[in-house]
Amino acid sequence: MAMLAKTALDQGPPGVLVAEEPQRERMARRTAPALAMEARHVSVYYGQRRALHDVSLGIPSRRVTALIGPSGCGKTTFLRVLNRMHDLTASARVEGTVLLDGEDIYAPRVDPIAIRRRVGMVFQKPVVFPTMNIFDNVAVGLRLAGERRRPVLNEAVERALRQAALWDEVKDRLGAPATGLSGGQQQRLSIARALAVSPEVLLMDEPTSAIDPVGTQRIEDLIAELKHSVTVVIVTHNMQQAARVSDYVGFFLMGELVEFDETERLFSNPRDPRTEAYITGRFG
Ligand SMILES: Nc1ncnc2c1ncn2[C@@H]1O[C@H](COP(=O)(O)OP(=O)(O)OP(=O)(O)O)[C@@H](O)[C@H]1O
Repeated sequence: MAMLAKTALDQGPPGVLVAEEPQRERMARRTAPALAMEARHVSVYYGQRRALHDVSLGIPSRRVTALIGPSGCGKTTFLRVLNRMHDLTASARVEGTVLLDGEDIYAPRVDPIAIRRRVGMVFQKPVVFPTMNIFDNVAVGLRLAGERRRPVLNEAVERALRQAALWDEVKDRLGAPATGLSGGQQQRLSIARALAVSPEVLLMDEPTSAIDPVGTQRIEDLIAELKHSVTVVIVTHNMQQAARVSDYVGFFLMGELVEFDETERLFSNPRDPRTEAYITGRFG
């Protein structure tokens, strides 16, 4: 029976000769997700100081990738590489290649604003425009992109609020000031704003660090839902959170990517002794 099963697997798809390829590798190739983004030999300098050293990392599509590591190790610096946010910091310089769906986002003539629409970002603290109501807070990115048609805006705002698990709480008060929302709701509003422009990738920089435990739980649940439609990269200080929400984890230390693996494997069987020391709480 075992022989039969093995033979059937070794046959592969009809007409394709795969006999020499070891089964384990073939299975791995079959299940490996496509990459939404890929960083190749990325370094970042602030002035003369190198904050990120030669990082190469693939971001699997429609999965959650968590970036962990002690304070100052370069997690946020790496995240900001992925949507050209460093362009806005005069002292910052990025070296290396970053591919989004196979295209180099740092190539000449690429518009960084268009990249930030495709690779959205949510920050540690909720971003709420105090003079705008809830609807306008979500629609602002679409309007900046030139969208004026009311039915299109209505549809996009509702979809984004539903995706951000906020619709039921705000659908009857879309015209009310967004400042009346709780901190957790404001963060989900910030997520809705990022989602309204239909990004391919959503970057989240410690999105729950300013939110209470109930709000944190809702955002973690929402991340689990989001990965069906968008690739998520989350920076977190909290290893339990990384273990709960992510499919893949990258461990950074002193500006280097020490290890990247499936979450379960990295936490249960880290390959690098520095990863093991960190996840067992020996430093950081
Ligand atoms: N705008 C900046 N100008 C100069 N140095 C910076 C700047 N931003 C970050 N750095 C430095 O780069 C290094 C990496 O910082 P980064 O914020 O990426 O780390 P982090 O892992 O996200 O830390 P934390 O968990 O504390 O947010 C640190 O030494 C930090 O001081």
